Amino acid sequence: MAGIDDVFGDLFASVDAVVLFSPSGSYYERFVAVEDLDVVVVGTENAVGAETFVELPLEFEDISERIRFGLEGALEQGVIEDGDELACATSVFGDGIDTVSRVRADAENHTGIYDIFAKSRADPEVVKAVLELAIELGQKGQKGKPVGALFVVGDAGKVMNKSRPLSYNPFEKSHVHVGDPIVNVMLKEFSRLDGAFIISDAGKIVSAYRYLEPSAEGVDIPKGLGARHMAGGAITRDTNAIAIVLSESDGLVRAFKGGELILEVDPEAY
Ligand SMILES: Nc1ncnc2c1ncn2[C@@H]1O[C@H](COP(=O)(O)OP(=O)(O)OP(=O)(O)O)[C@@H](O)[C@H]1O
Ligand SMILES: [Mn+2]
Repeated sequence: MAGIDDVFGDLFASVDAVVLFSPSGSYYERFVAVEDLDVVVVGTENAVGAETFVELPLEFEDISERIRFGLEGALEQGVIEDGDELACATSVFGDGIDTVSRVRADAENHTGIYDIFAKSRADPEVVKAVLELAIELGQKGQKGKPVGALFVVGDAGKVMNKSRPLSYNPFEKSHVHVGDPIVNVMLKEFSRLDGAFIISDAGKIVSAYRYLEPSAEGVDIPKGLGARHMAGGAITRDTNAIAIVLSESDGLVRAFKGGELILEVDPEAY
């Protein structure tokens, strides 16, 4: 079988580092034992006590996203460098690592996806829950019709100061959090109505029906997007919030941070 080793061996020949996604302890130890090999561990927790570790805020189901996110974090932390050739080993089918992808680290391809989770004021779990909600809403719509929605997550005090109510706030006296099953039903119901949802760092729904009034100066969002996207993008420049926007017209979910579009996903692809 020397032939097959040669061919597959190209996958990890002369790589700058090996990136192990959630390896077991024994698997990790075998790599550490290899001389002159840089080993980076990526995962939701550093279960193997790796020296070089990059934290993922969540296990991405999609493998390319998992790798992209992990490498973006690794670049961010300076444990790999732009242009590095990497052997990324992860699990696709089961418990153990079963797949190796050869990937070149590309700092130019920086999406900022790492930043919306890891560098937001809001809890990563909250960001994740809102993103999932927007994706679900995009898939199902409201009674079969496409709906739009705008969620502003984090830095809620400041966001409230830069917005005003369009109607009574149904969340005024409640203590509901994103992720509660009941909330998902409520949010979907209210998403038919105008304005934005404001969510705190910890995931409390502070308000619905908010009309955002950020200064749009210096906000550079793609042409063709309307007022909802402009307001969502701009509020993230004026505050430390992130905005997650579901478009009624094209069905895409977009995330903004620092006044910039950093993530665009098609709910139908999930
Ligand atoms: N400043 C704002 N704050 C909160 N909500 C807003 C604001 N501006 C617009 N919206 C909401 O966005 C809705 C759609 O507006 P518009 O069509 O201009 O946005 P859009 O970016 O094109 O979004 P879509 O792709 O969903 O059509 C409005 O009906 C309103 O509910
Ligand atoms: Mn529109």
